[in-house]
Amino acid sequence: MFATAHVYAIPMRTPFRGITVREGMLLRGPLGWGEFCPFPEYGDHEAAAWLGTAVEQVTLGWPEPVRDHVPVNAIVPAVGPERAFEIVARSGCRTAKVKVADHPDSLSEDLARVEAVRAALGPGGNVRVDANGRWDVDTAVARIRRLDRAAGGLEYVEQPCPTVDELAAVRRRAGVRIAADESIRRADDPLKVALAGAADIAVLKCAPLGGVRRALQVAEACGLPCVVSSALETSVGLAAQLALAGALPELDFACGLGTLSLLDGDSVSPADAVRPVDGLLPVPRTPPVPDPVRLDTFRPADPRRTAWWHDRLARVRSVPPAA
Ligand SMILES: O=C(O)CCC(=O)c1ccccc1C(=O)O
Ligand SMILES: [Mg+2]
Repeated sequence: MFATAHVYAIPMRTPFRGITVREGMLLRGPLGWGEFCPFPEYGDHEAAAWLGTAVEQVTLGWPEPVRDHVPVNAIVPAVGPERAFEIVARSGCRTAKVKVADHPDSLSEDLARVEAVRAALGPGGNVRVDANGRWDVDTAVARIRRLDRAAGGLEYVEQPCPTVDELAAVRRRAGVRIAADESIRRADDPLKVALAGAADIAVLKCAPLGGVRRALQVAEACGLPCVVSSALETSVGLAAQLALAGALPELDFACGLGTLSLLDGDSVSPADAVRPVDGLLPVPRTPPVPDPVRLDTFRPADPRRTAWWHDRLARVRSVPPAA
């Protein structure tokens, strides 16, 4: 499984989270393929959870789904209003998530982007924004009011501030639903207590939580409605996230799994790609199989990147499993 791991480097169509080339590894096990793609700045301990997701996928498989399809949101990076309109209009999605707070002076750009997204969706669609914890409480409250008006109503605001206490303060003052993303950690945290009063919605990503089963435990422990959101995986890793979305007992909101469009390539052929049609993704029973031609095309140009990933995998394998 580990010796034959394959390294990929796929350019992003639009930079996201400061990433211009998405790198990761594909691993093959008895049940098929898994993906190991922790962001480069993550330490080995954090990366071990991502490996847990890949290993679950290739050795244990996923729990039974309770639904066949999952609605997804269009994802709008920090782009101009014309491009934002186009992304959403072409997506076929009824919900769009707009990145905001990209830089300290972003307010006028954020307002224009959110207005364009509402125009593309029409009055029946849902507009949510994600600030990735970049605001303090007062800035968040002031900007959320402006964004809520520009959007003609926001579905929710994802992680306006860095800490749970700040989320609670914003939630009391802003009058808009708050979703916790970066604040969601392991199932053994007293999550329910921590999030009480701070969030209306929990954003779950199975890779950092250590797999579909662990993410389901987090969903239960937090006691909030959940949204499953991608970590910019290729289709092999997105399949695990979809397995999670398919197995959650309740799913009241569109999931953030429409991110393949941010990558200028994939690990699998288009017929197997995790790409939404009419805003829906089918829940897979098994992971898709990488396409050898694409694996070859997206080999890192610099062999040092391949070596870096193999070293990282070797280190992360020896991290003791989380309790
Ligand atoms: O949720 C989505 O729609 C897309 C995924 C997304 O935003 C994301 C992807 C990778 C890393 C962080 C984030 C984030 O939610 O902040
Ligand atoms: Mg987020």
